[in-house]
Amino acid sequence: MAAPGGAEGPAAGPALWAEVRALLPDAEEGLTLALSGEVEDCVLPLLRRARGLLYGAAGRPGRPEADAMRRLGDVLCDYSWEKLNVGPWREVSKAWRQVYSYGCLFGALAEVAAGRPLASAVRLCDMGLLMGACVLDNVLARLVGVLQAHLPCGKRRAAAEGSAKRVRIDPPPVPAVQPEEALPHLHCPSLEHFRDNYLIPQKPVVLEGIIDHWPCMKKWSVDYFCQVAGCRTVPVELGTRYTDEEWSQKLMTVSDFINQYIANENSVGYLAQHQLFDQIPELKEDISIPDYCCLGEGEEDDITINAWFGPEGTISPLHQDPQQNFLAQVFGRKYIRLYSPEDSENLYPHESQILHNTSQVDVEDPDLVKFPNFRKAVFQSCILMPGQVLFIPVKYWHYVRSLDISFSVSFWWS
Ligand SMILES: O=C(O)CCC(=O)C(=O)O
Ligand SMILES: [Fe+2]
Repeated sequence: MAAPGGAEGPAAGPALWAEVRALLPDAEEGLTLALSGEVEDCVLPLLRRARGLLYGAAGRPGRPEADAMRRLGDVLCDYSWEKLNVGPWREVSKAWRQVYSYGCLFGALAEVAAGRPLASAVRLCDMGLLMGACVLDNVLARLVGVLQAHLPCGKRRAAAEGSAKRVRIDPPPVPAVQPEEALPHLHCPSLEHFRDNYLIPQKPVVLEGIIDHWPCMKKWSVDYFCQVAGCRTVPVELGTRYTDEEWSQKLMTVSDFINQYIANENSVGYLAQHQLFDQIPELKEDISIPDYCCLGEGEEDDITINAWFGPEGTISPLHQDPQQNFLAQVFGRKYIRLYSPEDSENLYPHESQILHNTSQVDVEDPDLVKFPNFRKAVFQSCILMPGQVLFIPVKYWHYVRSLDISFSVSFWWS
């Protein structure tokens, strides 16, 4: 075990335990263990036993109680993990995801109560936030917020700058955008102008001047993410594109991701399509929902905000999404190509159900023998620069390749 204040972060003192304890109901009955649906009968007694250990001891569970609570947390996590991994994700019941969250919660509380280094409690909270469902008024987000304040996340980047030479093959050159294919650019259009000329006719456009005031434009950098989120666990896509055979996903901390894939460019890792702002609400204060989203019929709460953070050379293959999108570029540049949904038949969508929104064509190096009609497809393109926001209408096909270390934020809205 690392010494207090060591690389793993300090162990909990009484002050931290008091802060953590204040996040929970005063009395045992207040921690209701409510679930949104049915689960197997054996689960509730396990939840109650863990809760009993938490509240049984006066003030703070001692080592034996904490160890027993940790074991129960593990059992709850392992048991619900099985349920989370059977069948498609959308069919996983919320109640089982809540059980998983409770398992993570009891595990994390046990780690803190036992005075162990905080990195493991932070990881458990993140696992619950990523895979579980909300319990006790989002207690995991509140708990991780408290823990993080006590854990020096800001491990700077490892000595990547001085390390061995990168063995990266030269990236393809920055594509030239021909005038006839260039997307229109607009500076701060009025809501009416945007609605009448772009939203209603479903035409893509690059908007400028609408995010210059977002705090992220000045604040965010690779080092900043290391500092504010270095110890947080996030999902990372490995491999150039999700259609490749060897593509996979992995959970890792932000600082490991930065050290392995941003600072050291041997292989491509992409923190892609992740709702990072729900996981780390502090970052949400640095962005805002574009005003134009009020032109949609949906509620603001239903807007999905995703982070896309990666090195140069990440590729999102040509695909379409079921909502309107504002793709905002915070740092780095991205080469983007758009094809209208009317061109779908020339784009050869995959036949499988799961990939039917993705084209089989590698748009920058198409196999025209296999996909002859791709030649007929007309595209528009841009190099999206920091501070620019691309409006991608619903179902509009888009292909995205990063030209630098890049951070984008997408808003999917209706
Ligand atoms: O930036 C990327 O790599 C892809 C973005 C995207 O596909 C989206 O925002 O829907
Ligand atoms: Fe997309």
